[in-house]
Amino acid sequence: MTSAWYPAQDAHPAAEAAAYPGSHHDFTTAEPGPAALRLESVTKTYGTGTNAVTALDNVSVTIPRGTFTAVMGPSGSGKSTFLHCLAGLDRPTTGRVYLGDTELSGLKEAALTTVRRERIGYVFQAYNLMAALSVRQNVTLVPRLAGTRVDEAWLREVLQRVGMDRFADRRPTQLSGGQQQRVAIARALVTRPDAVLADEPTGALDSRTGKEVLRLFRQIVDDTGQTVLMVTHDPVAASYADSVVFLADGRPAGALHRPTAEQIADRMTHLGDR
Ligand SMILES: Nc1ncnc2c1ncn2[C@@H]1O[C@H](COP(=O)(O)OP(=O)(O)OP(=O)(O)O)[C@@H](O)[C@H]1O
Repeated sequence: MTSAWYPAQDAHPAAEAAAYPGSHHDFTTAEPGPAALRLESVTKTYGTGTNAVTALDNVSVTIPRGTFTAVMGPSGSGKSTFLHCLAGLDRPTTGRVYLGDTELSGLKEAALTTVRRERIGYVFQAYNLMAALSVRQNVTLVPRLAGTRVDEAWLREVLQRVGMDRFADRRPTQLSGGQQQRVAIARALVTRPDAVLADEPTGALDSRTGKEVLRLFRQIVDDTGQTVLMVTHDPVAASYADSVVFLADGRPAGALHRPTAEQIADRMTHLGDR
């Protein structure tokens, strides 16, 4: 792909890899490596005629494997649409979406469902756990529905990784919000997905518990090479990521590499200025 790299406009010493969109709104979030996720010239339009809204406008973005990326932007800038297109939950109007080498935008519905179930992990603001099921049953639900056996040793390892192994037999209602989100993360990891996509995963948590969840994402990326992409409104949450991609009016509006929360907040404040 044609990526445009420019020095940071703002004098952010730690943000040396800031990149700005080229003529086709292209940029990558880090030095080129194998791509985990890729949008290629993606436009997403909702509605038709005078009611049409362009949520994504010719966006090309590459998310390298083994990285933690945050997506930020003002309300309505296209963050959820961006995540939903990458997640195969929404189809682009034009352009292509890749998970590794698989073009999601070219798959029929049944094949896309299989990819979503087996190769992508989802974490949402509302944990979406089944109240009637134990932690263990929640974490293994998706593979069980697909008729796949979950290896006991792997299940134990995943629960240990998120710090929930002692709670395997509890119900979600017997857990705190942070613990429930850890279970949701275990559920996302248990299929060994190519990428974990998280939409406001700390939005319902207090700041201390939210930080625990963010540290967990950081550890998962650092220790296992998992790829995590997270939409957030919170500059502190985004500062746990390797790179922060900014969106404004459905277009990429730069990226910061390893920024501080202050640098992210500052960029958010000035997003409309460029
Ligand atoms: N299903 C839909 N039908 C019509 N318009 C939509 C739909 N989904 C999103 N939009 C519009 O597309 C634009 C981008 O929405 P999107 O939800 O992706 O933004 P966002 O950055 O995630 O916003 P927020 O931070 O408020 O959640 C908005 O103008 C929104 O109103």
